[in-house]
Amino acid sequence: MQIRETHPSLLTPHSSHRDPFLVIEDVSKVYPTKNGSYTVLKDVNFTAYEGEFICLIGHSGCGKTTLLNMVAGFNKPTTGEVRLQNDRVTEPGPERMMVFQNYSLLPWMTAFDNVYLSIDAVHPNMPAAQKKAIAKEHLAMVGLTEAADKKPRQLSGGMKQRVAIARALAIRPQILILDEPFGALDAITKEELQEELLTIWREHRVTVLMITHDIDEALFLSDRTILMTNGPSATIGEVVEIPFARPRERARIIEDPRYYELRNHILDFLYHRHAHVE
Ligand SMILES: Nc1ncnc2c1ncn2[C@@H]1O[C@H](COP(=O)(O)OP(=O)(O)OP(=O)(O)O)[C@@H](O)[C@H]1O
Repeated sequence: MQIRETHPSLLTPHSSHRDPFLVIEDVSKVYPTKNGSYTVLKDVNFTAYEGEFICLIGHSGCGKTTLLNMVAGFNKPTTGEVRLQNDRVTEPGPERMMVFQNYSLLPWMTAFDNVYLSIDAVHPNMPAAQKKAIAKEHLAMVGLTEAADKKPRQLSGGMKQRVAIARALAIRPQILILDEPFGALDAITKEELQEELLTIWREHRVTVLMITHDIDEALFLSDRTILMTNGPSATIGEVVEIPFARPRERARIIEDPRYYELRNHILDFLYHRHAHVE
């Protein structure tokens, strides 16, 4: 990792004493296309530790969603494997929940029912009163108690994304996979949701993998940020450790000189060393 050579002062001690939690090992993904096979990802290796907050940054089309879909189990590696606590991931499962940018709520159901339905799908035999209590608790956690009976079209973008996060967390996943969840939100709502996500992450002790195009978001949220090279045959170019103490305060970390050093380092990676050529 080049950052070790260029920015030794930016590194925090890595938690190598912990057991690997999520392992992405020698993963490649090749899609057949009418012009022959297209290698999206090649030789991707990464280990996440339990409770980490990992962000993933890379140019559009490099394969970030493809990679996280393989962690979620929606897609299979062509070669290599993904393991969660030593179990090979071969299909979607309730221990790995994904939240998308477009919320993907059921439009004819209320916020409450959207959350309830996901709990019901995973725990069909749980008493209804318990499922209702869990749905209520998770809507409250994202500040939506008052909006529980509203349908998605009656909710703002930020509220819809809160429902989607509550729905994913209500089934207590071990990994929360977020595919650019705040990309469509205005700056203020985005900052509010980032703060809420950090609180939830801390309280739930969930491991988070999150795609973002926003360097400041990655610096505020993550323990480590993965920088992807461009496709075809994209891979992990660097893993940058984000050293700011937690709980983080936005105003405080942006005053830290290391913030700009890291920001410039990531900008240089994306726009000079791995600039996107159309
Ligand atoms: N089913 C498929 N068949 C063929 N090519 C595909 C398929 N799915 C994705 N691709 C291609 O794989 C590449 C990576 O797509 P992916 O959506 O993973 O990128 P991304 O980094 O998440 O992009 P963005 O940031 O724009 O969301 C793209 O070139 C895309 O066109």
